[in-house]
Amino acid sequence: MQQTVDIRERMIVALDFSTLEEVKQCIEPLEGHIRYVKVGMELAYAEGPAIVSYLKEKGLKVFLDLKVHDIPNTAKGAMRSLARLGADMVNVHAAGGIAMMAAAREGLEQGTAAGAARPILIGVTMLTSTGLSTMNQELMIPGSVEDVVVHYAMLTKQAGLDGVVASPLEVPMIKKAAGYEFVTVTPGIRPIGADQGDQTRITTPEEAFRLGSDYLVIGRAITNAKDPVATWQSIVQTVEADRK
Ligand SMILES: O=C(O)c1cc(=O)[nH]c(=O)n1[C@@H]1O[C@H](COP(=O)(O)O)[C@@H](O)[C@H]1O
Repeated sequence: MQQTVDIRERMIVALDFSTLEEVKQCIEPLEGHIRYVKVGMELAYAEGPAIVSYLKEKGLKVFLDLKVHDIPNTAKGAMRSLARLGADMVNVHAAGGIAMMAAAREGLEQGTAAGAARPILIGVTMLTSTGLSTMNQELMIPGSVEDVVVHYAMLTKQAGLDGVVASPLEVPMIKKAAGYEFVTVTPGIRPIGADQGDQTRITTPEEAFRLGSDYLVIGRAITNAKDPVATWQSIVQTVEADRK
């Protein structure tokens, strides 16, 4: 990431809530601080597409995280519909393969209104909650997590997508293989002392930027904090101090 970029533009707050009321309670104190939010399945399924317009009207950028994963024709149609909602970033599962991802990109392009910017399209590699033994034994995918993530990143690039979701720990290898411009969006962010919860491949916000992540996705560390504004400010200050 370029040193000149405002890191607040690169820190996406995951709004994992199920009602508009909870979203309002969370973002109102954070207004003027946060710039980018993520709407995942919990919120999108509960509140529908209107939630995207609501957040856009607040001046926030929106990552609509619906992790599309289906046959190519269905993924294409899903993306054509999603393109009309006004999100800035959308995603698919890279495990759907090159044909599915290429079809998703085509659908997204078809659905984007003339003159409007196409949302950034990224592929989820290996979920950050997945550890080595789950990947090797349950999913029966051999090899190291790093090698599988880089392989999925290369499939994603081949399909013409803009980048991937991965853990920050894999970013240096992804950038080396797929190029510096290939976008990396990284959940699995835990400030020192934060509860790890269900995440496996984690690191701190400052380390994630140091490793070259373009965007950090941070959910519960902020949204479950006693004082989300103070937590946000502390993360920003820690990252800025680390980058000097
Ligand atoms: O696509 C995602 O955003 C995603 C991919 C992944 O591999 N891991 C992952 O945690 N996420 C999302 O990132 C957010 C992380 O939330 P916290 O663990 O609360 O910070 C959640 O909303 C997840 O749905």
